[in-house]
Amino acid sequence: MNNQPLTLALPKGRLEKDVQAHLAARGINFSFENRKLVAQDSQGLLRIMLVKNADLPVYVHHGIAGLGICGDDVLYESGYDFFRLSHLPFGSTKMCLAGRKDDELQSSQGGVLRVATKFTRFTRDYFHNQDTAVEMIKLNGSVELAPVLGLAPYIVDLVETGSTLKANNLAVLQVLQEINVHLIANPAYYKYHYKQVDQFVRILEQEA
Ligand SMILES: Nc1ncnc2c1ncn2[C@@H]1O[C@H](COP(=O)(O)OP(=O)(O)OP(=O)(O)O)[C@@H](O)[C@H]1O
Ligand SMILES: O=P(O)(O)OC[C@H]1O[C@H](OP(=O)(O)OP(=O)(O)O)[C@H](O)[C@@H]1O
Repeated sequence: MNNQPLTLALPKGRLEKDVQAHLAARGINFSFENRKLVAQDSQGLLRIMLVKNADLPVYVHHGIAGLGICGDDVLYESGYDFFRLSHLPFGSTKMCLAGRKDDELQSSQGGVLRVATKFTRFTRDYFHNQDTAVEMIKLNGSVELAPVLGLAPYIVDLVETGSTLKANNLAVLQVLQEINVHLIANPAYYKYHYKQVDQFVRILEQEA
């Protein structure tokens, strides 16, 4: 590729190492040195920006990065529209309604389900579509504490292995949606760079 490098936003946190390993297995190597947040790969294919997971859609929406790697959970919460170009083979989870292990799912006396969650847009829309009234308490993490400490009987959260629920005597009451990790693109960026982006997608999807 003789063009300018593609711009890719990469989320800090649990996806970072998986993406780095996935790309390295396909010959694309990079590292962030001395706490730098922008890196270039050794072949000059990518300019990579390391951003906070929840901020990633903001960078791609505004075209600061043309591409990003992100889970459906964060994409949905952002409310922005992107092209989902490729589903990556790691980071899959399930968005679940969970509560105390032996609890039946019950609304309060007013018929309202009280739910603590980080994912307020998803939770509001999901229960709205089910015609279920829901009262949400927004938390930013350690959501499993809510039923344990009595803040709310139910939570909506991501479940991967189920070990956090189990350790807190909680259980999945309903699986609401499968959540996958994708390569996303800003639609306008894709329109102008589709040949180069499609070539990158082919590299991403190669067998290692
Ligand atoms: N066990 C898991 N728990 C949460 N997210 C997971 C899990 N496994 C994979 N993911 C995916 O990885 C993405 C990044 O997760 P990570 O924990 O790094 O972000 P975060 O929870 O937003 O981080 P922060 O701790 O900065 O709030 C999630 O948005 C989700 O799509
Ligand atoms: O099913 P598991 O494999 O146990 O994974 C799910 C847990 O991991 C995530 O939390 P995270 O570790 O990101 O911490 P947080 O509560 O601060 O978001 C998620 O919110 C669950 O708590």
